[in-house]
Amino acid sequence: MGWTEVLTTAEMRALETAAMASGAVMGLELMERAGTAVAGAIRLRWPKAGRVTVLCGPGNNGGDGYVVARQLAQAGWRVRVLGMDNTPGPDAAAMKRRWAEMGGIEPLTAAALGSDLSDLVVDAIFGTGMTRPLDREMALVSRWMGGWTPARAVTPPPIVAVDAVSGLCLDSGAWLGGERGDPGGNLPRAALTVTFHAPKVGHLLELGPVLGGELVVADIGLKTTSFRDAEGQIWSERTLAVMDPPRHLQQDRGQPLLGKRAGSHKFDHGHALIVAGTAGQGGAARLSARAALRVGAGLVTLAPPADAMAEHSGPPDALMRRAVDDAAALSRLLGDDRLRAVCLGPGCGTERAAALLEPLLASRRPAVLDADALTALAGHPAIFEGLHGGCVLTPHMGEFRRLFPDLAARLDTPRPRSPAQESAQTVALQTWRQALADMRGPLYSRLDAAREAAARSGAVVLLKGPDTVIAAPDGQARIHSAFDVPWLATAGAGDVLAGIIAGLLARGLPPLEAVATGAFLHAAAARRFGPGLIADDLPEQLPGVFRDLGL
Ligand SMILES: NC(=O)C1=CN([C@@H]2O[C@H](COP(=O)(O)OP(=O)(O)OC[C@H]3O[C@@H](n4cnc5c(N)ncnc54)[C@H](OP(=O)(O)O)[C@@H]3O)[C@@H](O)[C@H]2O)[C@@H](O)CC1
Ligand SMILES: Nc1ncnc2c1ncn2[C@@H]1O[C@H](COP(=O)(O)OP(=O)(O)O)[C@@H](O)[C@H]1O
Ligand SMILES: [K+]
Repeated sequence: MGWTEVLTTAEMRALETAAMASGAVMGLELMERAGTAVAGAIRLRWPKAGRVTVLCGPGNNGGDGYVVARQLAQAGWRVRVLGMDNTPGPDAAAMKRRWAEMGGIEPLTAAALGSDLSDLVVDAIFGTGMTRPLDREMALVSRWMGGWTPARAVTPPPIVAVDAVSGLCLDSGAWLGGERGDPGGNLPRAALTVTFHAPKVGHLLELGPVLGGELVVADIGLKTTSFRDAEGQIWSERTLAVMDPPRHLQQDRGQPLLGKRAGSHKFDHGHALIVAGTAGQGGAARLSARAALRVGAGLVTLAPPADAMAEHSGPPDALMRRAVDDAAALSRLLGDDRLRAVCLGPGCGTERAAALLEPLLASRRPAVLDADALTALAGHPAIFEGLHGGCVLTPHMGEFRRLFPDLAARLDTPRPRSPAQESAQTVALQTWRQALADMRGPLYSRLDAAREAAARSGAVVLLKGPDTVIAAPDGQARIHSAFDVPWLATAGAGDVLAGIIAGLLARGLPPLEAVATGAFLHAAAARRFGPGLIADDLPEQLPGVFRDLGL
């Protein structure tokens, strides 16, 4: 129940190794299941057998490709296979031999690919073993699939990617060898990606969702229960994707998580304090406050300075107001322990945020620190030291850069995996926790950056974007990929998110759960409204989102 497990490529290899070491399954069998799943997904979407070109690389991804070729040929497709000379792995070599008994294998070159057009291209060149940029010939093959040849533009047939479009780093979603954020044109876009057992980090971040098309996660009979360390503990640094129908939002161990129990009192649902700024700072804090109310906090109080009270007197009437002029006033207010969560930052002003951060952090109250509070934190290392596990930082990339310049710089200049880290792949199972920590990559990911930021600050960190990543200080992480709601890129959307999270903290959700659930509800509200969305519309969609969830 709950969200879906997401794996790094190292974790996937570790799972596979564990399954094979336990004798549960043979590599060849996994490959047969993987290829069969891809062929099945193709036949489901293209039921009429046509002409297909299967591109097979040198490793196990290529091995899957030879299985796809065999299965589609047996289903009546006219299959052309372009493959590489060397196929060092025994499983892939065995699958290649089995295909060779049925059909030919031409050399995998861009010229060969362009010489005979088919209805479909299956990209089984590189998958989770992709560790370095494509070499010249494979770069040409890739660009052909992206619609470019040295002579002229082409319209490639639909592409089905086995595990990933070859060239994509499945640990980061970045294009290997390209500029981060702007890898250049002519990247292939698959119609369908079939991956195995679980989505990988790179399917959900950066270019992954853009290049991958529809993502199918095929069950190949691996069990997540084998994903334990030597002491039998589930590995603690789990990453979950916030992508499933969220059953656990309705019911968590029999308790309504987001619904309200019959007979409950408003104080059962918590009191949230939203700090506002001086006159003329706009409605940012009011957007947060409205969102905290709509998400179900029992009471919400808006706290501007006394001289800005008039500006903040508009609706909603359900909102309470208390003047907070300085640190002493906030301390007094926080003396009421029914006040369960605070939102500081939206429309607050950096100086005011800096002054109020100290009493807020000293109170150890769950708190969302957004916008101006993040800028204040970046400028005051001593205050930063006071962050704790009840704090939630919600930076966009610009704010993240201010707070964690070294981590942002590592994202800008991706580091290829070093040979030392590469050899760590073969370590024994008992030491895999450390090995996995060393093996992130080949490229540094937004997830890696958020995890390091959380560990360093001691707070839960939500790094915003269409691919929002969330990390807790203990390494737990969530990914919320929402490339389908670009209308969220609108002023004030972040203020609403901060208010939603503050409301959920007030309702008593643990920080990581509040943040992941908040990101989900925020995008669900945007999706429900659709085009034309402005930030004011988001809180108003929450009742409908809750109804859709069956609350
Ligand atoms: N794990 C599982 O549970 C399951 C995995 N399965 C399948 O296996 C796939 C992973 O297979 P894999 O590990 O053999 O890696 P793969 O992606 O085929 O590439 C490795 C080869 O490519 C080479 N190479 C790399 N980059 C290169 C470049 N730029 N240019 C040129 N060469 C490059 C690399 O060479 P090397 O780095 O060793 O020099 C190596 O020879 C996975 O995606 C899935 O499809 C399924 O069968 C089901 C179960
Ligand atoms: N293209 C996009 N697709 C989906 N979500 C987006 C996109 N751009 C921004 N968002 C989301 O919208 C919100 C914007 O927040 P932020 O940048 O703080 O805006 P503001 O400061 O104007 O409120 C974040 O939750 C972010 O994840
Ligand atoms: K591939």
